[in-house]
Amino acid sequence: MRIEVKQMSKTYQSGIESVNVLKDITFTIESGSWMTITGPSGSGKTTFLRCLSTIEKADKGIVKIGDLNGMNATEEERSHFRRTSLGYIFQDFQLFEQFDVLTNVMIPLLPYMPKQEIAEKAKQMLESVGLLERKNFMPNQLSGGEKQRTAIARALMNDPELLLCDEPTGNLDLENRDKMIAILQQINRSGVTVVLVTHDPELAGNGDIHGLMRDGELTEKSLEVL
Ligand SMILES: Nc1ncnc2c1ncn2[C@@H]1O[C@H](COP(=O)(O)OP(=O)(O)OP(=O)(O)O)[C@@H](O)[C@H]1O
Repeated sequence: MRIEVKQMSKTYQSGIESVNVLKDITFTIESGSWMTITGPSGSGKTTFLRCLSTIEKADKGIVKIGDLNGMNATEEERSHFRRTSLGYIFQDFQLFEQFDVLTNVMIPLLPYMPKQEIAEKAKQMLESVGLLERKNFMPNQLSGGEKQRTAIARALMNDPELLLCDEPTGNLDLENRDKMIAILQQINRSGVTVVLVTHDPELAGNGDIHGLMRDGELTEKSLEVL
């Protein structure tokens, strides 16, 4: 899925104060490529991902995500895009503590497909991230790396064309981080466009394009300066 962003800006209103979080961002991410974004805390990285996800809407600019016009699309079109084409791995996993691993992975598709079919697919996804044997565990019985892999399995349930990842290796030990990187590389090789935000220097070395977010401005940088 190709992404084209031109002069994208976003301002949050907080009481009487307005914060210009994204400033005139212009970027193209070709279909099947991988963009890694680094930058200081609070610089706007998560907000950028949220705008690409269509969860959030930019105030100004052109935002094309595949065939979707992110600025003009209706809420129905945006939610259809999220359901059919988008995988999003959140910074804090966002697992449902009251449900086991298998159910957590099944949740996004539950309203749309027969339950048995979803369960089969969820098991395949768990197998692909090496977690099938944990399918009946509750989230509080999982390690950080296992929670994160559950979140990946869930994000892949709808065979997304675009995968957005917010700090996917945050708080992982080296072994789990390497597993995570290998899984993301495999997903990207299968043709999925990846946009990833990270503070992890090892992970930041991956990708075709490297963006640096500073104070709401996104610029491309070469790997040598990483
Ligand atoms: N809903 C909101 N209302 C007001 N301000 C917000 C909102 N969401 C984010 N911000 C502000 O926007 C700025 C950018 O936040 P964002 O989460 O995009 O940064 P980030 O680069 O992802 O940071 P981190 O690396 O710490 O996750 C911050 O100053 C934050 O306080």
